[in-house]
Amino acid sequence: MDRNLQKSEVDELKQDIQKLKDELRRKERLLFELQQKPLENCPYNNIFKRDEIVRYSRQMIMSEMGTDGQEALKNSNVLIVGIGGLGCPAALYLASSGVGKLTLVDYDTVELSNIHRQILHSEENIDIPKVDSAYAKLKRLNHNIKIVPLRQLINNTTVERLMKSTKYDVVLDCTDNVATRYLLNDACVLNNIPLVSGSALQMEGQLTVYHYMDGPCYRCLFPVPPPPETVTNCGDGGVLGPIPGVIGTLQALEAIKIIIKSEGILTSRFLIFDGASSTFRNVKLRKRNKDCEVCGDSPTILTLINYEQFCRSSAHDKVVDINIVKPEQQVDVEYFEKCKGTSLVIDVRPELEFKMCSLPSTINYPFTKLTKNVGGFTEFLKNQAKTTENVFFICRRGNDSQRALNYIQNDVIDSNLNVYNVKGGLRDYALKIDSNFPIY
Ligand SMILES: Nc1ncnc2c1ncn2[C@@H]1O[C@H](COP(=O)(O)OP(=O)(O)OP(=O)(O)O)[C@@H](O)[C@H]1O
Repeated sequence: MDRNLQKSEVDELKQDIQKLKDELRRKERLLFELQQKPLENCPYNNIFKRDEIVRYSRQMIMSEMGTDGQEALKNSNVLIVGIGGLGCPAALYLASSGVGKLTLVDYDTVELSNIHRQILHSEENIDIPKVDSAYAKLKRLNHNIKIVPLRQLINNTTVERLMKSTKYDVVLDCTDNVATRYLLNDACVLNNIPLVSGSALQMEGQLTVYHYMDGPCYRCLFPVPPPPETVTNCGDGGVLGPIPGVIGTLQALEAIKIIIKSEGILTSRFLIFDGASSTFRNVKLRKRNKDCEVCGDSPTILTLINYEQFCRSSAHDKVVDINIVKPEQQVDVEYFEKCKGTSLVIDVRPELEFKMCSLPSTINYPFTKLTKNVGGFTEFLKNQAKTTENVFFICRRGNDSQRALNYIQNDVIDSNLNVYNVKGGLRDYALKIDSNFPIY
């Protein structure tokens, strides 16, 4: 190659490669399906094939399941949104129990930091779409069922398309963000489908079934979204792998119970699992709220709304920090790299994260500690900065460091200190300056 490629040419080539990879995976799936031996009819049963009777025998001989329950599973349609920590175990148990058609939706690809809990994905799947990795594993587990992997973001358009094309018996919300929770809730209420909702963070997990019989929906319990700054996901707060394992497994259990019309469905109740003390608690929930905007007696939400905006414009949203960081105080990682040797660098991540990996010659002053004693921090800063005028604040993605600057801005205004926020934080540093720094 005797010339430098333009960025647009590189992008085009990348897109072509992606298309070829997608096509290859589609063909591999097709080949796999064609290579499977069709099930042989059983002369002793006209609903199930011989292999199905053997495969499901341990659950079919239970009075709770029986042949009627197994047949209901065989004819059922289940949608799982999110093939991460919760979706993986849920999909495993639903596929192995003989759900007839399992639709898997996720837009993301597998990352190394996923696989400690997202048990359908393994090392060789890194960078491939989660739905493809899940499809391959589940098909090997049970090739008799239909699995539809959809690599897409669930939004108003995609969810409507999905629900128009198929009548789902149950939907599993295995995602990790509030906007998608409201979207799936409203879509399920509008299409009259029960929703099994799970969540897991750190050592705790929660589970309930929304919109089942006369039970509440998510909106009945949470008419207003929580303030965005109070919502933590696994990426920020961490999670122990078995916690989503337990909750995802219980989501599969509730879905099976709904399909086979069992007693004891987890509606109007919240199950809280505390992994630290190994205890389960049941919290009674109120019934459906008759004034609920979507499932109440006179609903005002009759079609899907703008969920991102709804979650941003919640009542609490108005208390977010006012940004007083000046544009010239926002610097990129390249500038930071040039100056860091002669400057003071304050890493505001929690102590544990700093201990996990940190840039040499940086000082750790966690953001939470700073907000509790701003005065004490500015004293510390002025003492530390006796030999330099430039102070860089850095964190994982550049958010807490910017908020730290906001906190101390007025206190350092009279000093001769120049304070900067490193945009994109250590993540950008790893991507643009030194790939040896772990992205987590
Ligand atoms: N609107 C959506 N449409 C499709 N998939 C979604 C949507 N929202 C979230 N998800 C998926 O839900 C899954 C949630 O998984 P999980 O909570 O284990 O976290 P993660 O996003 O994979 O990882 P981490 O938080 O560690 O980066 C993710 O795979 C994510 O891509």
